[in-house]
Amino acid sequence: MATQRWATRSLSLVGRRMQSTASRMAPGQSFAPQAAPLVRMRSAAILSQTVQLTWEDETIAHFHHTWLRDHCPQSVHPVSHQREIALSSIRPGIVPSGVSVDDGQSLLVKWHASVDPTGADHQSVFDGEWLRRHAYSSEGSARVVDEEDALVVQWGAGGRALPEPIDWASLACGGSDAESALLQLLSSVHAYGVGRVSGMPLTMEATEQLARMIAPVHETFYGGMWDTAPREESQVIDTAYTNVELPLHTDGTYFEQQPGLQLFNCVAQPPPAGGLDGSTRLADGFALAAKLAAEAPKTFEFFSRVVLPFEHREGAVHMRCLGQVFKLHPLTRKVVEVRWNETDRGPINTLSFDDMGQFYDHVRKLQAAIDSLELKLQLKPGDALICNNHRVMHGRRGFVGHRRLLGCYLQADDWRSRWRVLRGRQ
Ligand SMILES: C[N+](C)(C)CCCC[C@H](N)C(=O)O
Ligand SMILES: O=C(O)CCC(=O)C(=O)O
Repeated sequence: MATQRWATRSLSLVGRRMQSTASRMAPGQSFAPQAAPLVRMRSAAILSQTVQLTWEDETIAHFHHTWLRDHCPQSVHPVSHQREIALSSIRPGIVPSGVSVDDGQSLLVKWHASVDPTGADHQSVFDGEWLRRHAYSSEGSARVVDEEDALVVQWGAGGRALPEPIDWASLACGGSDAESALLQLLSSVHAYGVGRVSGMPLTMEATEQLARMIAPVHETFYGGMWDTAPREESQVIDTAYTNVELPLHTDGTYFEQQPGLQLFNCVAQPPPAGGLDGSTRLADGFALAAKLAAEAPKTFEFFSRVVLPFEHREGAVHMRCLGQVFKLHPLTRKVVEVRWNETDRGPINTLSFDDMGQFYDHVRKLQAAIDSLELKLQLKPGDALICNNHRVMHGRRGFVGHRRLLGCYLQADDWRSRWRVLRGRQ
């Protein structure tokens, strides 16, 4: 089916771009936004349906008249930036009464009182760089190339190492230096899906302090801040609270919104015993999707299409969510989220008979690909690990003895907002 080929093709395209990005980004390399050189506007002309804009590098873009009035920077609330003009008040076929380029950097668009929704003469003033970033009429428009995605770097077992840890002292010192350190940490989480902190105090207070530097703690039925130390059998609401091996998974597959970030601060790690070292297992879900799209496209398409049930049911809690393993962006068809936990998969009654007949073969291919990408990380007390739970699967090897990770969940929207605001201040 066209959709399937499109999904596969777009991902392999994305995969290639990510690979090319990977070759450019070295671990720890600054992710601060590189200000692109200013390209000045040369001219603007009113055409029948659009305003044609030309920049000095010969780039040409067309913006529909209604788009321009709808996106007028002067028609939003000065603080909340919310639109103050209802789309329904912009008459169909509205045409500007004049356009001009001011000093190569601003586009001035005039609207006559007889057509403007305000009933008065109105002037929209657009920044040329903003228009260039939001141009939608050219092949390289923002619709296809998302600047944040271009910073994403895939990794795998044999591939590049994970980013270097950032020292706790540089985060806890406060001021602009701490903000720069936090930006580097969150930029690493954005690029790799993983951020690391070294020299962490072995306390819940410091763990919570680190979390709250990023975002509010996300409360679930596990509580807010939590401790993975093994519990009495009767209190094991999840096998994370035991010493058994945990397969690579994302947390909260049974929530509509999987937790955005998972923060682990290692405060105790026993020595290896009997071949069990309690090491942390990691795998990049984006690399997994790219690998399957390239090597087992039918399996990739299957797990991008079929909807699986995930469930957590114990005591006074019954969570259930239906979802694909690979959630694709509705427009770009890029993988935006991975949802997989073998141990929390519910009884499958959501597949057609034919799909069910294929499921176990595809699962074996999925698991083999996950295993091939697994990276091992031995946390020691004072090491904190932050995982993008929408992308990176985590797990652990079994252990013997006293092992404790303190941590919490943070919401995806919250940490990404914090990262964008810190980037914007650079
Ligand atoms: C709260 N704490 C992180 C310690 C345990 C949570 C367990 C989450 C469960 N394994 C899942 O995959 O949803
Ligand atoms: O104990 C660990 O290293 C990880 C536990 C885990 O996977 C979880 O809490 O979701």
